[in-house]
This record gives sequence, structure tokens and C-alpha cells, in this order.
Amino acid sequence: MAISTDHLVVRYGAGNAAVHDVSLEVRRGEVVALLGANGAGKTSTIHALAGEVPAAGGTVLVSGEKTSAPLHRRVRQGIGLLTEERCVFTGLTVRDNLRLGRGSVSDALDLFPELHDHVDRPAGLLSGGQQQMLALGRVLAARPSVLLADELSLGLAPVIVQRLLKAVRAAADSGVAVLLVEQHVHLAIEAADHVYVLRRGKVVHDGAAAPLRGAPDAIAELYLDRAEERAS
Ligand SMILES: Nc1ncnc2c1ncn2[C@@H]1O[C@H](COP(=O)(O)OP(=O)(O)OP(=O)(O)O)[C@@H](O)[C@H]1O
Repeated sequence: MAISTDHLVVRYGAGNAAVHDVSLEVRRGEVVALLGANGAGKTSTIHALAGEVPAAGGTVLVSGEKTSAPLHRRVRQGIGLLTEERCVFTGLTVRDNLRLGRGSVSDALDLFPELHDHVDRPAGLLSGGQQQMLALGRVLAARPSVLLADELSLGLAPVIVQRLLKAVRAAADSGVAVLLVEQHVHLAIEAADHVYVLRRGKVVHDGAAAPLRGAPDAIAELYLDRAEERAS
């Protein structure tokens, strides 16, 4: 097991818990999609896995060891985090952005040859898709054992999303454990081995991705809140 949670609880301030009871696991070589409606607790779960927010209950385990280490220590343990905010320094060139990573510039360019012609341009002049390739290439070039990717595809065209997910799939095939939060549900299910669906901070579905491929009704069903249905 590369990374897992056991009855995870995440709470912001004194309010209700954003995550109530999430137990999930991601193995090396596996892409796991974490799905759910807005506000279901996906980002909070990723942040707890990365050490950006503390677990208010339950545990986070990295390589089977319970951890409460902060993000910078987890990065040294091999966790790569791609947050919702596209993490590029717009005033720096593509090359300098890559130099700031923990991996080599050439490895990142091998992963995304599309960036070759732009290495000396400021990253701020790249398209949204190229910026996300830069961010993902920088994280993957560091050869993490775990990749946590939150909304990789935010605002991007499906063809770019497919390109990014292909790179994520290839990383998993080379042994990385990948947890993917994704609004492009069908594309995520195509790329994933396993799917968790959260609703109101709880896991409401935990199963293989294959039976959900090409099954829009089954996916819609997972998103339906039966309690809300009964109330209406
Ligand atoms: N920093 C914060 N402070 C207070 N509440 C927060 C904070 N971040 C998230 N929340 C709340 O926690 C709950 C879960 O939010 P979270 O962002 O984890 O969900 P999500 O499934 O990632 O949603 P989205 O798809 O909209 O990003 C929501 O009710 C949200 O308002």
C-alpha cells in the first residue's frame, strides 16, 4: 500500500467536519479516481493525504506507516502534489520552472515533448494546457512514489485532459500510486483502476472502475443522493 486513510476526519475550525469517515487506499501502479459532487470532501481528503491539513480523526498512512508529517516532509517521502491552483511561476521561463522541481529538466521534457519549443518562454505566456503539462511534468520528473492530483483538468479542453491523463496512466504503469480528483468523470473512469465516490464527507461507493466504463446510468446513480430524493 503506498498511501491510505483509515476513518479519516477533516474539520475546519469549530464547524461541521468536511470529511466524516473516509477509508481509502491507493497501491503502487494503480490510478484511483476520487469522485463526488461539489463540496463532497475530495479536496479536503487530498489535503489531508498531503499533510496540508491535519487529520482531526482517523489516520493517514504512507507506505503503511501512520503519519502526521507536514507537506514538505511528505514530499521528501515521495509524495507529489498537484493542487487545484495551477502551480507555475508565470514570470519565470519554462526551464526555470522545471529547475525549481526536485527532478531533472530533461526528464520533464521527455514526459511532455510539447514543451520543448517553449523552454525559454515565460510560463505565463503558455496556454492553460501547456501550463498544466509543465506543472505535471515537474512533479512527475521528481519520480514520486505517490501522485495526488486535484482537478488536473480544470478549465481544459477534453483533448488536453486526455493527454494529461495518458501521462498519469503511464506514471502509474511505471509504479506510481495515483489518486485523481477529477470533474471529467467519464475520462477519469477511463484512466482509473478503482473508483471511490464521496458524498457529504463519506465514502458511498468503493469499487473497480471497469464496470463503470460506458455505463452512464450507473455513474449517475452513484451521484444521486437517495435521502435528498426522498425528502423532495
Ligand atoms: N478552508 C476551508 N475552511 C472552511 N471550510 C472549508 C474549507 N475548505 C473546504 N471547506 C468545506 O469543506 C467541505 C468540503 O469541501 P472540499 O473542497 O473538500 O470538497 P470538494 O469535494 O473538493 O468540492 P469541489 O469539487 O467543489 O472542490 C465543503 O463544505 C467546504 O465548504
